[in-house]
Amino acid sequence: MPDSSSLPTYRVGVLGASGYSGRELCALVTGHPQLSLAFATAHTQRGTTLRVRASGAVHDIPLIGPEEADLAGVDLVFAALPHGASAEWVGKVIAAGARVVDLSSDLRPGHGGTTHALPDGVPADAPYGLPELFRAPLHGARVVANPGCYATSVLVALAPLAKAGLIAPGATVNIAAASGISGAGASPKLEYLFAEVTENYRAYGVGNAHRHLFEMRDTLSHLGADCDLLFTPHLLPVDRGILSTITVPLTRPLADPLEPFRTAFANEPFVELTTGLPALADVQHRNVVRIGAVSPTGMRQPTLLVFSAIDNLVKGAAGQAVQNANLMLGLPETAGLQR
Ligand SMILES: NC(=O)C1=CN([C@@H]2O[C@H](COP(=O)(O)OP(=O)(O)OC[C@H]3O[C@@H](n4cnc5c(N)ncnc54)[C@H](OP(=O)(O)O)[C@@H]3O)[C@@H](O)[C@H]2O)C=CC1
Ligand SMILES: CC(=O)N[C@@H](CCC(=O)OP(=O)(O)O)C(=O)O
Repeated sequence: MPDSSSLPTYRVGVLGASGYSGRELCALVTGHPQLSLAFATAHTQRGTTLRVRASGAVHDIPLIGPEEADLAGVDLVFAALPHGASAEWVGKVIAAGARVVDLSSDLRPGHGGTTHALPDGVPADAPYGLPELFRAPLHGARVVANPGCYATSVLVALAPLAKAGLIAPGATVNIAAASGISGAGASPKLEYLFAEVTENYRAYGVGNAHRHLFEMRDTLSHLGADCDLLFTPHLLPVDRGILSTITVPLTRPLADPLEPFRTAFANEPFVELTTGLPALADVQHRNVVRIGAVSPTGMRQPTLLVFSAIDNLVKGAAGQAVQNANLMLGLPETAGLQR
C-alpha cells in the first residue's frame, strides 16, 4: 500500500449532511487522510451546525443550503438525500463536473421500483457500488449507485452461493431481516417515535413489497441464480445494525457450510466470516459484513442457513460510499475506514 502522505487530497461535499447517513459521512470524511470536507448541506436544518467526532476530536461543521454549495469546486459529492430528490442533485453535480456517489435508490438497478425518468445527463446504468461483487467498474467511475442497506447484507451473503450454482433452481430463498431504527432516516413519523418502537418488534413491508427487492433480484439473476426471494423486513428497537437470516435451498449438501464464503471472500478486507453466529454488536460502527452459516438437520431438501450482520449506516450506507469513493478516486480502498 502506498504511503498516504504521497497521495493527493481530494475536496468533497456532502448533500444531506443533517440526515443519519450524511452525519456518518461527515464524520468519515473528516477523519479520512485523503479527503477534505468542502461543504455540508441541509434542507430544513440549513444555517445550523453539525457536531461530529473524528480522529479523537470534536468538529463543528456549518450546514448550508444545497443551492449555496460550490459543486464545481469539489472533486466528488456524496448525495445522501431522500429518494426522488436525489436524482435531480446528482444531475447538477454531473453538470458541474464532479464525481458523485448517490446513496438513494434513484440510480440503483430497478430504481427501487419507481418509473420516474431520470434528469438529463444522469445515467440509468450507473455502476452498482457493491465492491465485493462488482469492483472493476468502480475504479475511476464518475457516478456510482450506492446499494441499499438490506440489499448489501443479503447480496454479500447470497452472491457466493449464486455464483457457485448452489441455489436450487426454482426454489424460494426466504430472507427475514431486522433493522435498527436509524434505517428509517431522521423521520418525524409517529411510527418511529421512542414510545412506539421501544420494547417492541414488528414486521413491515411484508408480501415482497420492499423496494430493495428490485436490486436484490436484479443482482442475483445477473449472478446466475434462478430463484424466488421472499423478503420480510422487521423493525428492531436498536439505534443501528441489520441482521439478515437467510434460508437457502441448495442443489447439494455442504460438508463445510462456510466453504463457499471462504473461497469467494479470501482477500476481501470488509467481509468477516465466523464459525459462530454474527451479532449486531460485532459490526456496529464498522465497515464490515460479518457472515455465519449453519447446515440445519432434519431437512429433506439440502438447506443452508446464512446469517449476515452489518451496520446500516456504515457498510449499509456511508462507509460503503467512502469505499466506493476511494475506488473512484484511485485511493486505497480501505482508506479512512474502520474494519
Ligand atoms: N438510514 C439508512 O440506514 C440508509 C439510508 N440510505 C439512503 O440514504 C439517503 C439518506 O438517508 P438518511 O440519512 O436515512 O435520510 P434522512 O432523512 O436522515 O436525511 C435526509 C437528508 O436530506 C435532506 N433533505 C431532505 N429533503 C431534501 C430536499 N428536498 N432537498 C435537499 N435536501 C433534502 C435532509 O435535510 P434536513 O434534515 O435539514 O431537512 C437531510 O439532511 C436516502 O436516500 C436513504 O434511502 C441508504 C442506506 C441506508
Ligand atoms: C428501518 C427502515 O425503515 N429501513 C429502511 C431502509 C433504508 C435503506 O437502506 O434503504 P434505502 O436507501 O433504499 O432507503 C426501509 O426499510 O425503507
